[in-house]
Parts: sequence; structure tokens; C-alpha cells
Amino acid sequence: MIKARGLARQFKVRGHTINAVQGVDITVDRGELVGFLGPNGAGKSTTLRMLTTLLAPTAGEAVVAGCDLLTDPAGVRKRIGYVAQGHSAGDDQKVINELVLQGQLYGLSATESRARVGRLVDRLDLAAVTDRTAGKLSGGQKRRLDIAMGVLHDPELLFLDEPSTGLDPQSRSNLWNHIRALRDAGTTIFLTTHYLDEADALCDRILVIDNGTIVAEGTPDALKDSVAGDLVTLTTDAPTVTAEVAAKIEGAQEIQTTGEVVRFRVPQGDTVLPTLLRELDNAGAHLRSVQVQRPSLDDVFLTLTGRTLREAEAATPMYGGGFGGA
Ligand SMILES: Nc1ncnc2c1ncn2[C@@H]1O[C@H](COP(=O)(O)OP(=O)(O)OP(=O)(O)O)[C@@H](O)[C@H]1O
Repeated sequence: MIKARGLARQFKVRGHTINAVQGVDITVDRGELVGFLGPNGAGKSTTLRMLTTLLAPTAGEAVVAGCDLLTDPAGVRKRIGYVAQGHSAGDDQKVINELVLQGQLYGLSATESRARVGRLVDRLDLAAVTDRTAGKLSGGQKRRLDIAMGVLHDPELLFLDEPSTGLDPQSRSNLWNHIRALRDAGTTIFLTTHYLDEADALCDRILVIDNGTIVAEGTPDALKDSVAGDLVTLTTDAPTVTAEVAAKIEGAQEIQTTGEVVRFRVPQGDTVLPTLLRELDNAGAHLRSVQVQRPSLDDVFLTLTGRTLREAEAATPMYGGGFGGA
């Protein structure tokens, strides 16, 4: 559904060249829900704007929804939906009118558009608010309205830019359900996010982007497995003996002792526990607690880039502050 090769975009600002996206390869299969994860300024929106024909690439090529991005941008536009970061409906317009009008902009007749809007507002839980003005909707309802506007023409491929930014936790998980339902109904979805939990909970596959380059790609579980392994934390009355026993466990690495706490990583934390507990018992070490944690996507980012996502975001230079929606 998406096949991009060497896609790149530079910006020239006051004599400086910004390499916002540096030759990314992206493959998304039909029916997938793929997340594009990275800190602010990593190049997510710029990539999305190129894939949706809104911004010309400086280099590279792509086929999007079966059409060539460079030679048939109109074909791409017809087949995709795009929900940008900002709220797209007019605040003083009634929801129903905005939606029907949007359908007509996509070339549907008024009757056809009304019928489709009727089905969509049911699916996206907006039926109760169609007579309200868009400005009176809650954050979650607004995002669902944005999505409704983006899928009125029934696109094969939907792009969502930071769909849940600014939503409270309940509205986020509700929105995720709607995004999953769209995928289950056959829409291929490519979304950007800088939330690890969103990428983890929602996406079949994740591409991690940092400084305009894709640094990792895989299912959330495969990405986590690529980190050194599960983190085992043992609190014990005999840390030295415990660390020695841990060192003998097959695959154990990064063994660290801090006071009474011994930590190490091992590929499958839960499967080594029985052996570990038996060996510790034989060695006379008593445990006060045992914890096994799967690595998080933040661990993945840390392993790949040497920074946590939070640090990466804090370090992102804001270029004059004027490119937020870029
Ligand atoms: N129109 C523009 N002119 C100059 N620089 C730009 C422009 N658009 C984006 N940039 C720069 O390109 C880099 C990538 O920006 P981009 O918006 O793609 O990142 P992002 O990962 O989407 O971040 P965010 O989550 O904040 O939207 C940043 O350094 C940004 O300042």
C-alpha cells in the first residue's frame, strides 16, 4: 500500500539547510496499522506530508495506494485520507453540515453524502452530536469528527498525524478503539505518534524515526525483543551471592548490584525464574522480592539512540517556533 524508497526533504532557512528527512524507506502492506514513532522534530510530519502529496520530496520515490507519488499525485489524493494535527472542521459549523459538505467536496452527491455520513457518525459514535457546532464538541469528539472528515470518501489508506495529542486517557483509549475498528473494516492506517504507549497498544508494526532517519522497524514485541532482554530485579539479603548466581544463568548480562538490589537482563525472564530461585536457595540467599519486566519501547529507543524519547524531545531545537504544524 505504501512503498517509499530514499524519500528525503531538505528545508533552507536563512542560509541553513535542515535535513528534515534523510532518505527513508517505508513499506506498508494492505490492511496493516503502522505507527511512525519518534520525538518532536524527528521528521514524522514532513514524511507524512510528502506521502500525502502536500510537500514535494527533495529526493526519492514512492508508490502510495497504487499510484506514483511524483507522476500521479492526483491519483494518490483520490485514494487516501489524511487527518492533520489541527482541527479541520469550522468551529461555528454544525457537525452534520460539515460532514455532508466534505462528502460533496469528495465528489459525492448530497444524497449519497448524507447516507455515508449517517453510517459514519454511527461508527464513530458521533450520532448524538450531529446537530451541535464543531466548536462545542469535546476533544475526543473533535478528533473523531476529524477522522470522519478524513474517511468520508472511503479511502483505502488513511494517514493520521498525532491522532491522540491533547486527549485525556479515557478519550485516547476510546479513539484507539475507533482506529482499530477502521483497520478491522479494511482500511490500511499509517499514523505518527510520539507516545510509546500509543505505538505499543495500537500498532501492528512500528517504524522508529530519529533525526530524519529510520532507526528501527518491527512489531512492538519484536522491537522489545531486540533489546538485551527482560529486566530481572531481585531484592535480597545476600547481594554478592545473588549476583554470582545470576551470572551463571544462561544469557544473563548487564548484572548490576545497588545495595540489596541485584538487576540483570536475560532474554526470557520468566522462564529462567525456576532455575534462578532454586540456585539461590541452594546458595543460601534469601529473596525479599522478585520482579520481571519486559523491556519498554523507551528501552528500544534508548538502546538505538543512547537517549530516552523524553530526553530526545527536550533536546529538539525549536526552529523559530514557526513550524509546529509542518
Ligand atoms: N517548513 C519548514 N521549514 C523549515 N524547517 C522545517 C519545516 N518543516 C519542518 N521543519 C524542520 O524539519 C524537522 C522535522 O520536522 P517535523 O515536523 O517533520 O518533525 P515531527 O517528527 O513531525 O515533529 P512534531 O511531532 O513536532 O510534529 C524539524 O527540525 C523542523 O523544525
